[in-house]
Amino acid sequence: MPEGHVLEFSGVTKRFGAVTAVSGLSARVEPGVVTGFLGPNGAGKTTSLRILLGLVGATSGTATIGGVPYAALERPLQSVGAVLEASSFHPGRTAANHLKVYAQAAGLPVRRVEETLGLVGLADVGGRKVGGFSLGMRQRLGLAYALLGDPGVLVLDEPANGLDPEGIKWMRGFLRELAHEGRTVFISSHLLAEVQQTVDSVLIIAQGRLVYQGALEDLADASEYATVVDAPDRAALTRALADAGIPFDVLRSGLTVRGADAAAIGAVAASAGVALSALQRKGPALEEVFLDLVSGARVHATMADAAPEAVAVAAAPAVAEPEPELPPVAEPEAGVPPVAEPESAASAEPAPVSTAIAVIPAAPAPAGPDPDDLDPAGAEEAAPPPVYQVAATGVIDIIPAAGNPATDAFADDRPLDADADVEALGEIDDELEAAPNDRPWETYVKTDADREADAFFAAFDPHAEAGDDPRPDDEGGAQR
Ligand SMILES: Nc1ncnc2c1ncn2[C@@H]1O[C@H](COP(=O)(O)OP(=O)(O)OP(=O)(O)O)[C@@H](O)[C@H]1O
Repeated sequence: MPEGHVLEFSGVTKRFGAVTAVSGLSARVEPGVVTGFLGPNGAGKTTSLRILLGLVGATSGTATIGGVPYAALERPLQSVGAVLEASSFHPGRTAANHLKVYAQAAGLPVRRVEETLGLVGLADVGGRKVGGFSLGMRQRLGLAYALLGDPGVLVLDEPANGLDPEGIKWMRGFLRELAHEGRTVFISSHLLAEVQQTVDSVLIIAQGRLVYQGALEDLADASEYATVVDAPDRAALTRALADAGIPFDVLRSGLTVRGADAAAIGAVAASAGVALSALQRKGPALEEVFLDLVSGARVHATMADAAPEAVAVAAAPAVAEPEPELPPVAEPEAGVPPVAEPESAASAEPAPVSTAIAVIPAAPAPAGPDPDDLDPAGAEEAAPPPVYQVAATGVIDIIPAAGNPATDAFADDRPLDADADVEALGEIDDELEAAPNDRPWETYVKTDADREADAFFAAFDPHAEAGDDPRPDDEGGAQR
């Protein structure tokens, strides 16, 4: 079973020119539980995750996975599965083809493609082009991608976005199961309600600052809660509580008890033989507490040290100044999409990690994937190490490298002749094409994110029209 790792942010600050996206973030994310990373839009969640994943450098502080920065991980895809943007899949490629390319690039066995598609409930549509997928299906595909390397750590940005209630329920159970296996599961959301039943623990940030870290049930102070209890024989109930030394107030609607929870009160009543007519916990809804924390109207007792600053920040929101235009980090290769990560260069702070990341094992020979795990064909190829590029949309893309069969396949979108598995999935695609009543994706209305993704991919794929009609595989042809 893959081992979870502690994720640790230590004093992480990230400034984009005048905007401080993350400010002194220190937090730990433990394995074996699902941890939510909550905050309103613009709070700094994605930036923190990007720093954790080595996609952008921190202005100061460190973020580590199992004690090391992402860039130092020997097998990144087998250690950490991450999805930052579910919509950024090439619309003209099949789900299986996407996964196949990533699997080959990471030296993972091809069987993982079908396995992960099955795990996320996409087994039947693996041969379909992603352009026809609903947002929920894309979320599932993102999860399949994250799971390819069977990693011990999962980092998912807004995984519930676009899922219908059934999908959210499925995702909830799935993520909890992964955590119970001992993995570290870290998911962001701007809605507490969306993840409330999924997460065990939360980090809440507002305007780049941590405003709470801990268990969900400790979000509100215990003192804010009261239990209203009543019984047909109220005199017997008051005697039982008094005998147990539990103080209470008598109201018209019953007795209000503070300082003892409902279970303890119920136990006292039961042992005194008092039948209850009401037993109810009353207090602020978690959503209310969450909103108070992120607006600065409330400071959690555990964050008392940071209180004055946190409140000041909440009261005076930062004004985002336009980021200065920067020269490109590297000359983009022909056909490779430009990387849009407007970083501030005008500082003496450590330079951010380049947006093009070569994921190279630290020690070449022993650091490769397990021989047992390897696709033998892939293992024999003396292919150059995969080079990833971070797209404007947040997805990690593979930069085509001459002679690298994996990246060449991605560039061409040709059927992967060498791979019988993917051809088999291609046949499924044909069957689906022939089933005119089974095409719900044709009614899918693209979101702005979809259109951005389409435009992004179109920049290096002249055949990938932003149109809604997915082309059959064999029309993909050579792209360049
Ligand atoms: N590359 C960038 N250049 C300039 N400013 C940026 C950049 N990335 C993020 N920011 C700014 O940093 C702040 C935090 O953004 P971030 O995307 O991390 O927030 P978030 O909590 O993920 O929000 P959302 O839920 O809307 O994605 C915002 O003010 C944002 O405009």
